[in-house]
Amino acid sequence: MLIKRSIFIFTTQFNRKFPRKLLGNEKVQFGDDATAGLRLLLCHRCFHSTPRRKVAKLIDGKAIAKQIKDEVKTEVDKIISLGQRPPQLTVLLVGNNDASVVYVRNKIKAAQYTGIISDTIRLPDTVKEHELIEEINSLNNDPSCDGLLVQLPVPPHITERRICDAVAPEKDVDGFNILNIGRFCVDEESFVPATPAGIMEMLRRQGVETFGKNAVVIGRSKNVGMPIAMYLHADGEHGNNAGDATVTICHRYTPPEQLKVFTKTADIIVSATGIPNLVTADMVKEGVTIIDVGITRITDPQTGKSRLVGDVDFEGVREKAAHITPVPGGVGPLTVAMLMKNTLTAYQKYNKYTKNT
Ligand SMILES: NC(=O)c1ccc[n+]([C@@H]2O[C@H](COP(=O)([O-])OP(=O)(O)OC[C@H]3O[C@@H](n4cnc5c(N)ncnc54)[C@H](O)[C@@H]3O)[C@@H](O)[C@H]2O)c1
Ligand SMILES: Nc1nc(=O)c2c([nH]1)NC[C@@H]1CN(c3ccc(C(=O)N[C@@H](CCC(=O)O)C(=O)O)cc3)CN21
Ligand SMILES: [Mg+2]
Repeated sequence: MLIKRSIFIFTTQFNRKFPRKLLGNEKVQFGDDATAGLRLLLCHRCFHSTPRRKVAKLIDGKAIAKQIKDEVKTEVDKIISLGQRPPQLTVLLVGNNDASVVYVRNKIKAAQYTGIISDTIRLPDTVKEHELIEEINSLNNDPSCDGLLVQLPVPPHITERRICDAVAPEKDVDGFNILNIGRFCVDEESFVPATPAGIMEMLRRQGVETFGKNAVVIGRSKNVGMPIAMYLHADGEHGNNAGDATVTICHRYTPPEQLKVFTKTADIIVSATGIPNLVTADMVKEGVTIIDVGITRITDPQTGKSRLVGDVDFEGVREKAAHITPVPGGVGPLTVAMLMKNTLTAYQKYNKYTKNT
């Protein structure tokens, strides 16, 4: 008790001495990383006790996603109680890609939960590009549709960029239209893609500081890696909740030994490659935060059953990490929740026909 109390008094004074900005914009408390060295020193030098082995705190993506969906639901309930029509999300699904069918089902379930009306339009994978664009145009002109997305990937005979750009920017809840991408890149108000938005929300709600930290993003795809890196490094003073981190982007041509040099110095690692076991314990430092975006379906060599894995050797890395996201149940649910939030925003900002029709 006495020992605990003296450490408490010591760290309280330490906290007062170092204000927010100096310590990377975070409130330092006993138990935080900024005092970890100090604690170790105190433990070893004064009391000869062994520090407990650390196991990462799991970031519960499902629980955080539920909080966000509950917030959206509260807003939708208000809209309905005012006698106005609820927001509507329309999903265009081309073909029968197994993963896409699962992801779209998750989006429909989330819409139902929040009170958002969802409409899924399925088209055969033989659909011509111009036919798909005609369908998009008709939904662009449909006042009952607030949010519109085309589930990716589309079949190879269809050009993804032309499809994303056909969606009206004010209905583009994926943030994949080139106008929204451009606006996002220059810190203007825009729809932000749901996966990076979900990751930022996750870090914020978990209390993981990004300000002034080293972040490594593995993967540079335009829909995932790039917007995550954009969000993490951008200036938070520009009103978009950006991260103010120092960001390194690694990709398939980053030599493995070089990748390790970068990940070793990272406070936050976001991996979005779809390569199982790309990130292993020897590549990370103690206290790192790991956001595993990757989703790969594998056959478990032990059980022979099919299951989902991320990019990270979860069991190995969790011993060193401060925070880690599981797969499934990590970034995926956040992506779905942020899509609901974007749909509500589309309705609130652009819907001109609030009365039931
Ligand atoms: N949880 C979610 O919400 C969510 C959302 C989107 C994508 N995903 C998953 O994230 C992963 C990435 O998706 P994507 O669309 O960006 O895929 P992609 O195939 O377009 O991109 C993969 C990226 O990984 C990089 N890469 C490949 N091998 C590498 C290596 N050895 N070292 C470093 N980088 C390497 C490539 O350069 C590329 O930029 C997939 O598993 C996908 O299923 C999850
Ligand atoms: N137009 C479009 N927008 C997107 O955001 C999008 C696509 N297309 N295509 C695929 C990727 C991958 N996305 C997602 C969306 C949801 C989950 C998801 O719900 N994951 C759950 C369960 C996964 C499962 O059971 O298979 C998870 O817990 O990770 C994953 C990836 C969203 N992405
Ligand atoms: Mg996940």
